[in-house]
Amino acid sequence: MTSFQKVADIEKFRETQGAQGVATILAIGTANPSNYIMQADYPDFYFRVTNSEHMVNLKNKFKRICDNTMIVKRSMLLTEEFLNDNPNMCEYTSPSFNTRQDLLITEVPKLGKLAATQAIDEWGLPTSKITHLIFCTTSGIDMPGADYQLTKLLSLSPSVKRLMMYQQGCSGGGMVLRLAKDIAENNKGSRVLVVCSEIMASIFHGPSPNHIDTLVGQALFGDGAAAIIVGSDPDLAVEHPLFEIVSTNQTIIPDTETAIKLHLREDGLKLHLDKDAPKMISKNIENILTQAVCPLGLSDWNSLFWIVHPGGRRILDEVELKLNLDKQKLRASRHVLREYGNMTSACVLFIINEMRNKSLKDGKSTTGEGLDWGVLFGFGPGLTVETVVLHSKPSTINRIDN
Ligand SMILES: CC(C)(COP(=O)(O)OP(=O)(O)OC[C@H]1O[C@@H](n2cnc3c(N)ncnc32)[C@H](O)[C@@H]1OP(=O)(O)O)[C@@H](O)C(=O)NCCC(=O)NCCSC(=O)/C=C/c1ccc(O)cc1
Repeated sequence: MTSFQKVADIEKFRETQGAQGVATILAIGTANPSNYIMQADYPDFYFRVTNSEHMVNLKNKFKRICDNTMIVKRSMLLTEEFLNDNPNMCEYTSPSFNTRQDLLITEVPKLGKLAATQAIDEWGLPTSKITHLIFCTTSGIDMPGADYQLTKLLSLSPSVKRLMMYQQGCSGGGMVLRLAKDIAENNKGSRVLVVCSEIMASIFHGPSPNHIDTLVGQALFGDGAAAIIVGSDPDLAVEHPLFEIVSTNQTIIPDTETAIKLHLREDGLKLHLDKDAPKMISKNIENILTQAVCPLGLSDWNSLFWIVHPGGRRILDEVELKLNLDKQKLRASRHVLREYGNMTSACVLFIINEMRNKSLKDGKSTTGEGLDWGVLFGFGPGLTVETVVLHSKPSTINRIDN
């Protein structure tokens, strides 16, 4: 055989490997720990459990921050009893890495399993059909990782192709869609289970008057997991497409390296947050948006449906203002922030779920609030922006209400 024939054979083989159609979200599941706290009660809880009641001015400031978040309720695996038993987690800085790890290594995959099981139930096919697993978390780190543990918990094939994404922060939810699209479109017949599972025990710290950014984090973060199944060329007899993942982009906003930083230390994950992070995002958002949607001939921002990572209320406000979005455009993003807080990578998947559920409930013709085209933004350390263009599908009742 000549070397020319060899190359020709490989190319022919390559042609048989890829899928024909665009990657599509086929099912969604979500889960939260049953323990939750109302935001209105959180300042009392937080200053009591961290033995910080004497910091009266700081508590008043924390109340103001909590009031301004627009969050009503957050799920939290951490209970008062657990924190009382582990006072090292309640200081601003005290070695507590082992305590956090011991909790997260078991609980992050377990919470992920709840969301994944719901997505698999909706999808309706056996787990043996799952060919790839992407697991994303910023909560803890281990080897073998949370992807391995979930494979065992769900009894997936030992040959499922796994991708473990640790420490991606809030842009992780956009990133997993980008990776799932590449896998689904390049591997004919593949079905990718994507799981984002976040538990904020990694980042819980007592208050410090010198670190207000950490205090802001304590007012924002909540626990949650979301799972989706992605594949190309759906079998329409059994599978029910929800959104097509049309295109994806990732970019770093120039000169913003110090805006959001998280460092994993012996006292847990420490957050450094610039007060101007929302402004840095809004200043650059139109340019990033234009690059993502103009190739598709889209230029009216209010003709799109919107899924924006709710890092904090101010981020949503600034994006809405900068792009002149109608008030209802960020409804689903605000709903998830209000009901769950900032669940890091899981947030945007919760918003997709909220959007398709509400669209069906309101009798809209498509999963995207009756519109055809939409955009999803994830924001994370870097500042890194993940942009995903989505195409909605007809609303159907062939799914489980999450
Ligand atoms: C809801 C907020 C927190 C407060 O609302 P506001 O309308 O801005 O209210 P104020 O301007 O009155 O702010 C209340 C107080 O908080 C102060 N503040 C306000 N942000 C600041 C500040 N970053 N520094 C230091 N003082 C401040 C602000 O100065 C003010 O102080 P004071 O005048 O004395 O009452 C709002 O500022 C807001 O949404 N900020 C955006 C937060 C944000 O950038 N979030 C995205 C990053 S979070 C993230 O990436 C998380 C990653 C993560 C990864 C892994 C995990 O496990 C968990 C998490």
